[in-house]
Amino acid sequence: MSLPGLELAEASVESQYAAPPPTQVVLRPGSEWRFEIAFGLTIQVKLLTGTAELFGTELAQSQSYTFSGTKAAIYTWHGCTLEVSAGEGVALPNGFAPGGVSTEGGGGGGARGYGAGGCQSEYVAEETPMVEYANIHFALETMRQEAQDGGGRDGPRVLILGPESAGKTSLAKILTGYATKVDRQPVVVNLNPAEGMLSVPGTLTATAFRSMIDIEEGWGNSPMSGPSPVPVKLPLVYFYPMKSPMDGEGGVFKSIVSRLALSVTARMAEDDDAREAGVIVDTAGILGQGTPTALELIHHIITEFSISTILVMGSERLYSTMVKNYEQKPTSSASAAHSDERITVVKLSKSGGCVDRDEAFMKAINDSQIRSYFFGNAAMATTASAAAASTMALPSISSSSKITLSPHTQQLDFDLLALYNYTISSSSLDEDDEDEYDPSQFTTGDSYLPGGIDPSDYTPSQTTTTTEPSQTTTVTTTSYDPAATTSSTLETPPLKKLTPPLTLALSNTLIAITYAPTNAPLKDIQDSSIMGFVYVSDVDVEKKKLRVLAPVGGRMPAKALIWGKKWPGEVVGLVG
Ligand SMILES: Nc1ncnc2c1ncn2[C@@H]1O[C@H](COP(=O)(O)OP(=O)(O)OP(=O)(O)O)[C@@H](O)[C@H]1O
Repeated sequence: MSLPGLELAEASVESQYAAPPPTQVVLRPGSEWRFEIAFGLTIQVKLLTGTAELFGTELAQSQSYTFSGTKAAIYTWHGCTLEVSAGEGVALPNGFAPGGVSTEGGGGGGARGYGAGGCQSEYVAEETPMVEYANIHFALETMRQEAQDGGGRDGPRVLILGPESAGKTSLAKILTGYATKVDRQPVVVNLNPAEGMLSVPGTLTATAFRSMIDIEEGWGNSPMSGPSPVPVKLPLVYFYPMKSPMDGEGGVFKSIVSRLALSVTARMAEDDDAREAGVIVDTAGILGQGTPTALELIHHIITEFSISTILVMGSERLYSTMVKNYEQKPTSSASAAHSDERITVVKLSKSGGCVDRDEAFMKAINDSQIRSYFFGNAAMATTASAAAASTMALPSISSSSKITLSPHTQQLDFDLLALYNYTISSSSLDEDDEDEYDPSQFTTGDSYLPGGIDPSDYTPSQTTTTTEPSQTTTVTTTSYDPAATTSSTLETPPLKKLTPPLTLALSNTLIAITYAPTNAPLKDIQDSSIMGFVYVSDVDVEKKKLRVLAPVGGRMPAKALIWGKKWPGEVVGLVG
């Protein structure tokens, strides 16, 4: 309410702005409509005629798709007409302005743009690398067919490399979308801790894709986000609370990659559909820099996942290095000895549509991934309050058929927690942590075996059992060539148990609940997969209590916990 004449109340951005009428976008065969819509704003896109797809997943005709905080493209092979209209604005949590905070570059400008539906930017592009990408899909499909026909071969294990914003994740989505469309069930591995896949940032995951990708939600929903119209995916999640895989010389990253690869290999050994469809591995852009550490990490991934196809996008230099190091070299898989399987390196064009996403936009993406983990994907429609969060309720479907979760808060006694923190220095690290890192403390082991298995315990057909209840699998590791890798894993992980006094720095950060018991060895804690996450909403130093938010009710399991102090770091405005 404003006093007459004083004009104290400012008109909201939305009321200053009249939504543009729906626009029709006509696409010729082989072209795409590229659009950018800021956080806090939505557009609705409907396919009126023809066929169209978003990063390899087909749009259904006449269904309205809502996008917010998205930079993407809708491609058509045969031509189509789209209807684009402005959707409702959505309230953002504390500390956020529409547009993902930023007012330039990737952020989006903070108010509706003047493109169709209020997009910050939108245009039709006739030149796209989609034919190249489709050809890769057909080549992979041939390999899958060969694996299905027998002869000892496995399906393709694909590694996608390239600098930042080269379109690696988009290509992974396209290849996954095309594979699921022909009823394949590839395992998609995300090795980019900067952005989560079906999980929060700071996680490395593997997911068997049996059904289509969610058009609006990027990769879709994992079960922790409640019921969903598109079938949920069940990712195997490991916590890597650092933004760059190269932190601490890549020791922790390599160890977790080995665990993940071991689980994926186990899955392939027992699931024929997954074995035939193969693996698609998405990586962080920083590995595309070609530094010695980056090359060592790439080598580790290639060895552990027995990569058979390396796709390099947007970097001639990296492509040439990969050709030199790997083209026509035998893969490291056990069956290579029998099938004479060799690595192929392929160069792919970067799409002209790839956009750089500035820090602010990435922060908004990351925060929205975390928010939807706790509140469901309609969370942006309401600013959550701690009071609402403390009530117990089942997930409910809102009018927009999105899911609203009601997370629960509980108090934890700090003294009873087995909470660990990584002590590795990184570029984004606070000064006070720098001296915690002592490289001499970490002996570089001489274990070259997958999963860092101790050589003394190793026999050629050894059987190990993974710890996750829902993923309990028997892993049979067969012959493995130690000379095939130069990498090693850390014997003693740089993990330190948090001791009193309780630090206020825990406020507004994430804590991962591992499957490891509270008194497990550090290596087991590091290498354990993750049950879920809690968010620390309040710290009471005096009483030594933490108030945490969890997506589901019930007592906090007595397991070892890992603090996401450095990454994803502080997430303000989630509650309160
Ligand atoms: N053809 C396209 N048209 C419009 N936007 C696109 C297109 N291809 C990719 N993008 C967008 O460009 C951005 C960068 O693409 P993508 O995430 O695939 O790159 P990346 O190489 O995986 O990046 P990073 O190294 O940061 O993980 C994303 O927002 C993506 O949606």
